[in-house]
Amino acid sequence: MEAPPDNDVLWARSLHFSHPDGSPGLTGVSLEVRQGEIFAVTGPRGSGKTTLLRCLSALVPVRSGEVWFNSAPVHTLGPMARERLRRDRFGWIDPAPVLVPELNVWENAALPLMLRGTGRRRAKVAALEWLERLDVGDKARTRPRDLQQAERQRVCIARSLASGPTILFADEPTAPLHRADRTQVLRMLTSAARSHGITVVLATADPDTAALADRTAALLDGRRVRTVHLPDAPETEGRAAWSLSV
Ligand SMILES: Nc1ncnc2c1ncn2[C@@H]1O[C@H](COP(=O)(O)OP(=O)(O)OP(=O)(O)O)[C@@H](O)[C@H]1O
Repeated sequence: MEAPPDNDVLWARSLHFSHPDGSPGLTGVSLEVRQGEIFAVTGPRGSGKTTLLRCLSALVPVRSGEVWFNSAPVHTLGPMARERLRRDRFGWIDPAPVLVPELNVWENAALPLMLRGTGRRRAKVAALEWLERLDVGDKARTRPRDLQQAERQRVCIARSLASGPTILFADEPTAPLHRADRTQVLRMLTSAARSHGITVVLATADPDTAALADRTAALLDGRRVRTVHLPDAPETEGRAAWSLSV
């Protein structure tokens, strides 16, 4: 087992993954993500983007293949070590906002830092800074149930950045936002990541989102393909609207 090159923060070789019902999720996917870049995983619905992000971020173990984070062989780690890695080094944004209903907005945004042992006061300062940048600073004392869906997602994005992850995995992060908000929030996310040296691995079926990335990897049916041509209009989404070259 040989460690990947130094400038790759994430390195995956021949990943195979099967879903619990036995259906194939990934078939022989390899990729390299460089330190500090915005890397987009693209492909139509059901192509395996979420599954790939889950494997790369150590949320689920791969059936075979290798995933390296810097010089750590993630594919050899047990459940506890994978959980620690995710808590300490990785951030995650889901397509739908998930917040703790009993906590207010700033407490939600500060939670990953506090779970890592950061004091409440410092965690609050970091959370408030990112909430301001995401234009939800005025909601800091509000409970999630009193926010609009788009505001909840902004809180989730602030939470993911406040903890200063080495890699931020973002699965369709602007899906719940209004179309007009998407570009602004995405630009904010990518420029914040760049200015803080955070590597972003982004799953998206949206060509405008993919265009913000430094590099992309295209998936189809759980395999890497050379290119997929993303549909221009949302109503054309789906397998029929895609063309590919393998
Ligand atoms: N837990 C599961 N059990 C069985 N099949 C699953 C499971 N999760 C996902 N799949 C299937 O695996 C394939 C890939 O799903 P995945 O969510 O990774 O794709 P995706 O590209 O992220 O799609 P989307 O854009 O719709 O989220 C799909 O056909 C999906 O139905």
